[in-house]
Amino acid sequence: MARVFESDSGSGCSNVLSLDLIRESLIRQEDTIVFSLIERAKFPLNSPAFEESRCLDSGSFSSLTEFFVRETEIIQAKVGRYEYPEENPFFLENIPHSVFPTHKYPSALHPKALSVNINKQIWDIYFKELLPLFVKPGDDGNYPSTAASDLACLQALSRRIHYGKFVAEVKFRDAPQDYEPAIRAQDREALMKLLTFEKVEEMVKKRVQKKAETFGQEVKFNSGYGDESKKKYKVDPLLASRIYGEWLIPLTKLVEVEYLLRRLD
Ligand SMILES: C=C(O[C@@H]1C=C(C(=O)O)C=C[C@H]1O)C(=O)O
Repeated sequence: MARVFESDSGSGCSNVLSLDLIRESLIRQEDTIVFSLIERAKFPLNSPAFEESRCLDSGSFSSLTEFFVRETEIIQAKVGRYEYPEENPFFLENIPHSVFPTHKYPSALHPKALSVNINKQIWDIYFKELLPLFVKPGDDGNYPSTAASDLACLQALSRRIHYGKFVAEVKFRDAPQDYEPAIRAQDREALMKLLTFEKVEEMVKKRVQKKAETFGQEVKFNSGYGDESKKKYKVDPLLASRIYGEWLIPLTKLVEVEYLLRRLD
């Protein structure tokens, strides 16, 4: 994923921030999210993978999926994944540092950005509310592949939602005189109003619906073209759009507010 903050070659310490670039990245991330939902929809719910806890060799309890995510995050941390502010781990404890030297970008975010991590909420919403909406019920026993697909979805959703920190930073820098009084008053409602662009949100939802139609259609030769009613989709496009409207956009805005509340600390 291209980085949205370029180092300013003049001073070497400030950053060139642009809402257009950030929105471009969010648009590209829609592709990743829609594809990850389509991939996950190959498998049924397979709830024993994430609901049943088993005792591990270590004596602690974990579901297969939680174990898989924890272990994957550790190896990804060792190659530097969480040195990037757009990546936030699901299991914060015991996250190791990179064992390789990492490229140090000047930080575009306020240091308090590190304390904004809503992955616990994302985890619960994903397994309890979202997953049952877009996968078929049932259990085919293919838990390892299911857990890998769940991780791909969780990471794509988390990245998109925590991008709210960058969105908030650029909005703040564009109009500090508007944001500062609301931040000093710790007024969540006023901040929410300031950062909301309903027209942009409507466009996002429509585009996601179209992407789910395009990426998830059954491709056939010599039939199906021109007859919209016969088209079959791997993930219901209206549902993909609803997932954005009811969960992803509100959670992104929650991250924006949480970040802004700390912006003057
Ligand atoms: C992300 C932004 O902030 C808000 C959240 C949006 C989203 O999550 O897609 C869209 C518009 C804004 O209401 C933005 O302005 O682009």
